[in-house]
Amino acid sequence: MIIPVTCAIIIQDQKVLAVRRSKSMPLAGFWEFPGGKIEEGESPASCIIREIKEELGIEIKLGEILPASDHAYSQEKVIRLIPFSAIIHSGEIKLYEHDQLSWLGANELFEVTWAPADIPIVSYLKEHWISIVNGIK
Ligand SMILES: Nc1nc2c([nH]c(=O)n2[C@@H]2O[C@H](COP(=O)(O)OP(=O)(O)OP(=O)(O)O)[C@@H](O)[C@H]2O)c(=O)[nH]1
Repeated sequence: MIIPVTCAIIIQDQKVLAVRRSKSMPLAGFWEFPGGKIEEGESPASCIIREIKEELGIEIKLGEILPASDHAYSQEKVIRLIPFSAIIHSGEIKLYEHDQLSWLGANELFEVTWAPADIPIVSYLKEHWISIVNGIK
């Protein structure tokens, strides 16, 4: 069974937000885009808005949905990571679950150790950087 997970590529001042998974989370120490599992009956868009509120305490405005990344962490754990571009609509970021954050520019994207499922998304982001970053206002 594939576990659908949404994540937000939050853009501000030509940089994107990466957050590090804390010790209490599986995959501790890996960097990711904030987000989480889609709940039963929830749409991907409602999921990402809810997760960002829970994890970062902010409201976001969604841009486009980007190509999903399927990754098998094990036979039982296969995730489908569905990214949305987004900007901050209101609020100030607080880390309720993660232990570090970093704003990364186009040439800094691979300076952190991404969770394996994120790597195709980060590569896509780098390749389409200008249109994604400027495509959201
Ligand atoms: N949110 C998020 N999860 C990711 C990313 N990359 C990645 O492999 N994952 C994996 O996708 C799963 C999402 O779980 P989560 O722990 O963030 O979601 P959640 O808050 O809904 O989980 P929970 O309520 O079961 O604790 C985890 O196994 C996590 O390691 C990413 O960029 N963002």
